[in-house]
Amino acid sequence: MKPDIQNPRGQLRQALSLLRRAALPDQHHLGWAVLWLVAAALLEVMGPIMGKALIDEHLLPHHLDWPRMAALLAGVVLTGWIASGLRYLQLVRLSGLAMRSVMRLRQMVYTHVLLLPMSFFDRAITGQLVSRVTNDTEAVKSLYIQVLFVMLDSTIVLIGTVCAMAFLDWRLMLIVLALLPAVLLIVWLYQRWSAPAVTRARALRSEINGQMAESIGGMSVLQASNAEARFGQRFAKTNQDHYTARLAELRANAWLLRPALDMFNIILLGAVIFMFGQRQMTATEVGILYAFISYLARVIEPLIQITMQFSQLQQSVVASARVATLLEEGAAQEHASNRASTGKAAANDSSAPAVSISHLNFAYNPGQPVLHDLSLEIPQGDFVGIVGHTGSGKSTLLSLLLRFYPAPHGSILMHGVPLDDIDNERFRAEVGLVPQDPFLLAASARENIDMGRSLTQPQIEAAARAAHAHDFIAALDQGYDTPLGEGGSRLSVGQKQLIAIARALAGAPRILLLDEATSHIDSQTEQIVQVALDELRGKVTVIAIAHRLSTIRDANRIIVLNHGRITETGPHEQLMQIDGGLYQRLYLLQQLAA
Ligand SMILES: Nc1ncnc2c1ncn2[C@@H]1O[C@H](COP(=O)(O)OP(=O)(O)OP(=O)(O)O)[C@@H](O)[C@H]1O
Repeated sequence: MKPDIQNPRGQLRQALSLLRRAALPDQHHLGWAVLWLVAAALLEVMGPIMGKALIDEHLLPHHLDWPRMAALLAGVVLTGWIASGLRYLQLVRLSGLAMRSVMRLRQMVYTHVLLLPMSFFDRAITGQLVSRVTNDTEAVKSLYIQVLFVMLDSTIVLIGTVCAMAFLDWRLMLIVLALLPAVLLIVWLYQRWSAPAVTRARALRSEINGQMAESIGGMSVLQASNAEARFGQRFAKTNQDHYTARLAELRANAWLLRPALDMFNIILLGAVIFMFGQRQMTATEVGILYAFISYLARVIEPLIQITMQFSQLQQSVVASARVATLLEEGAAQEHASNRASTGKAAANDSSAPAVSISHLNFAYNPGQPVLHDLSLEIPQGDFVGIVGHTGSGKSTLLSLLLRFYPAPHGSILMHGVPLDDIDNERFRAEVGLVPQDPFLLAASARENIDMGRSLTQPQIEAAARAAHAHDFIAALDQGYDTPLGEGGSRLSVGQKQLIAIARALAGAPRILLLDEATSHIDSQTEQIVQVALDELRGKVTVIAIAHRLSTIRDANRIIVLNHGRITETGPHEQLMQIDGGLYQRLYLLQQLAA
C-alpha cells in the first residue's frame, strides 16, 4: 500500500527511509558523527562545572592555589574551544556525506524516471519532474544538516546539560525541566500553523518550474498565438501565491516561534534567580548560580535551534516524501519484471508472421475503448501502411506494438512469441521506431545516430546511407562530428527525419515502425524516404502510419482504421476499387488538395 503523502507522519516515514537508502554506503561516517557529537557535548557540559569549582573552591574562599586555578581556567576555555573544533569537523564530515547522498539520490531518481512506463508521462508535467531531480533532492541535503547535525547535536547538548544540572542541584533542575513542556506546546502550535503553508509553497515552486519549462518548450506556439500576456499573468498569479505561502510561513516564525521562545528564556532565568532569592545564599551557592545561568543558555539555545529548524525540516520532509513517492512509481512492466530471455523468445520462429494480432481490445481509461477486436497478421519483410482519421487509434496500435502500454496477454505476437515474453534487450534491438517528432539531441550527427549504443563508424555510415542521410551529413562542415544544435536546430525538418530513420536502422531492427514520419517533410524528402523504405522491402518488416497516403501507396498492404476497428485492408489498387470506401475517399481528397 502506498503511504499517504498528505499525512505528515507518512511523509516523515518516507523521508527517513529515503535518507537511510541514500546514506547506506556512508553508514560508518554516521557512527563517527554521533560519537563526535557526544564528545563535543560532554566537553561543553564540563566547562561550567570547572567554572563552579574555580569560584566556589578558590575565588570566594580566597584559596589561591595558582596551578590548580590556572588548570581550571584553562579547562573552561579549552573545553569550549575543543568542542567548537569537533563540531566544525563534524559539519565538514556531515556535509560530505550529505552531498554524496544527494548525488546518489539524484542518480536513483533519474535512472528510475528512465524506466517509468509511458502511461506515467501521460500525466507527468516535465517541469515538476525536473524539479524532483534537482530541487527536491537538494532539499534532502538540508535534511541531513538539520536532522543529523543541528537536531542531534542540540538534543545531545540538552541531555548533557540537564544531567549536569541534576548533578549540581536536582531541585533546580526539576524546576527548569517543569517548564520545558511549554516549549513543546510552542513547537506544536508553530507546526500546526505553518505546515499547510510549507506544503503549499513547495507545490507552488514546482508549479513555477512546470510553467517555465512548458512556456520555453512551446515558445514558438506561445508567441505566434499572441499569448505572452496571458502566460505572463498566469505566471504572476502562481508567483504571487508562492510569495503569499512563504509569507504565511515566515509570519508563523516571526509572530509565534521567536517571541514565544524569547519570553520563555526570560521566564526561566527569572525562575532560577527567584529560587536562589528564596534561599539563604551561602558562599558555595554562588558557583552553582554561575553554573546554572551558564547552563540555562545551553538549555534554551538547543531548544531554539531545534524549533528553528522545523520550518526547513518540514520543507525537506515534504520534498523527500515527493522524491520517495516518485521512486515508488512502478517501473514499466518490462523493466519491473526484468525478464530474462525465455526459451520461447529465443526460439523465434523464422516462418512465423512478424506481427500477429488477434482480438485485441484496448482502452486508456476503463469504459472508453479505443481499439475494438483487432485481428491482423503481417508477414516478415512486408511493408504495411496504416491509415485512418484522426483519433482512429493508429498511434495507440503502434504504442501497443512498442510495449508502451500493457496489451492483453497473448493478443500480440512478434515472430510467434507473445510480446510480454520477449526479453527487453532483444525487444528493443528488434523493433526500431521513427517517431513523428524526430527528437534530436544537442550532439553530433554521429551521436544522434548512435544513441549510446557504441556502434562503429561503418555501422553508423551504413545506416545513414540506407536512410539516404549520408550525403548531407558528409557535406556538413565537420561531417559526422558536426554538432547539430539543440533539437537539431541546424538541420531542416526533412534532414532531422532522415537522421531519425538512420538511428532506427542503425540498430538493425527486424521490424521498423514509422509514426507519421513524413507528415512534416517536403515532397522531395518524402520521395527519398519512399526510396529508403522500398529498399528495405523483404529485409525489414515496415509498419508505417501515414497521413500522407503517397508514402504508403506502394505498401504490400494498407490497413484502414475507423474508430478503432479495421474496416478495409489490402493493397492500394484493391482499396481504390471499393466505391465509397474510406481509403478511396481519403485518397481522392488528398489528390484534390494537391
Ligand atoms: N495517452 C492517452 N490517454 C488517454 N487517451 C488517449 C491517449 N492517447 C490517445 N488517446 C485517445 O485514444 C484515441 C485514439 O488516439 P490515437 O492517438 O491512437 O489516434 P490516431 O489515429 O493516432 O490519431 P492522429 O492521427 O491524430 O495521431 C483518441 O480518442 C485519443 O483521444
